[in-house]
Amino acid sequence: MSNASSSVSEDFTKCLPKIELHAHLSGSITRQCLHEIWLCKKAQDPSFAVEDPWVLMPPGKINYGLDIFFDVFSKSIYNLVNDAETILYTTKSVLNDFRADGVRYLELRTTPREIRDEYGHVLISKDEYVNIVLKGIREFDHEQRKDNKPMDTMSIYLILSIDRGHDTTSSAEEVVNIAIRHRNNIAYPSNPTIVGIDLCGNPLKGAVSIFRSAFQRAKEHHLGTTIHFAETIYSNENVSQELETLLSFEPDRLGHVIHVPDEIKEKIAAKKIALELCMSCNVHAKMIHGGGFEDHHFGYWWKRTECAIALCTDDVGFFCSPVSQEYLLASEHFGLGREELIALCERGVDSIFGGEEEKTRMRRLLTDFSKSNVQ
Ligand SMILES: CNc1ncnc2c1ncn2[C@@H]1O[C@H](COP(=O)(O)O)[C@@H](O)[C@H]1O
Repeated sequence: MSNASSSVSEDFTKCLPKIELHAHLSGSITRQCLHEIWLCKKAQDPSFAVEDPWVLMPPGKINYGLDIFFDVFSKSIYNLVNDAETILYTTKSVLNDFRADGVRYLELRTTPREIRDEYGHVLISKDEYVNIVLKGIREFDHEQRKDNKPMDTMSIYLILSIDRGHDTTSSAEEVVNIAIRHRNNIAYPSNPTIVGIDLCGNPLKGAVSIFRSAFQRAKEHHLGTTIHFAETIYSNENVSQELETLLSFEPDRLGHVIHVPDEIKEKIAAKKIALELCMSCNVHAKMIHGGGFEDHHFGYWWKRTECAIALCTDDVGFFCSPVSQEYLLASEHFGLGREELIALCERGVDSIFGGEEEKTRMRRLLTDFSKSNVQ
């Protein structure tokens, strides 16, 4: 451990006012929270047939390969988080966890999900799903502001995800339309809560070119755009071709950026596209070459490019590493000291979708923090 990184403690990274830009709502729910929901549903209805989420997500397990990872959502989480009350409850629980970890600016993302009963009748439409999540954000925000401690307040925005494994051209356009319709239905009168569109889902599935029109429309309506990029070396299209297609959507940010051919790395670096990097997720899901934290491509992008980098959790419910821990890992494995961690965070602020006021607020929080925490 270098001298610089030895002065970085858990306490320091927890108190550091952090941004989180890449967190999937359903994947951020703790397994404790999911288990409690299961207990509650089982107590209300002993014939409730859904399996305890601890079977697929036992306490302590963090090694989810992508082959099983996506199934856990459909086999477990989505069978539990499938009514308005539970969506509301889990949204607030996730927000509470991020705030308690010292996140002061959050862009949470979720895929608008239609929920049907066993006969196929729609219980909650995609639009209603988004409404419930927004209600959770509003109620949480109202509660946190009662504390009247602006320094401890977490600004919250929402990104809507398009799922490459399930969405079609028209359902992806519908996601963008939902974002446009809802963006003024919000907790912050002067700022839209829905600030962006994401492309996520199983990287082995879907031909990404079908989403061009959705991203074009999102840009026309001044929504930020971010894309899960080069998560795997396997693809049903030629990899470079797929990555070129995704870059041609002109995304503002890219998530993961793991298996990137050199010529595409150069393009990303030249355009200084902002990056959302998820170290624990990539290591525990065995998505990177080598396999240890020191092999993570954070080192490459941080040392060799001027891209803004946000350290993110992706799915803290699976990988159990909060944002503060991601900063600690960057310090431990790449030798970043206090000033460098603050600078990293400051650079990430340039890429947020929440607007100039939010950037100014985060920069002020970081400057104040720096004054009292760096000699
Ligand atoms: C390696 N990490 C990842 N790569 C790609 N897509 C991911 C992901 N982690 C999560 N998702 C996407 O987000 C959904 C869960 O949250 P929401 O139901 O939207 O809140 C998953 O179903 C998956 O499509």
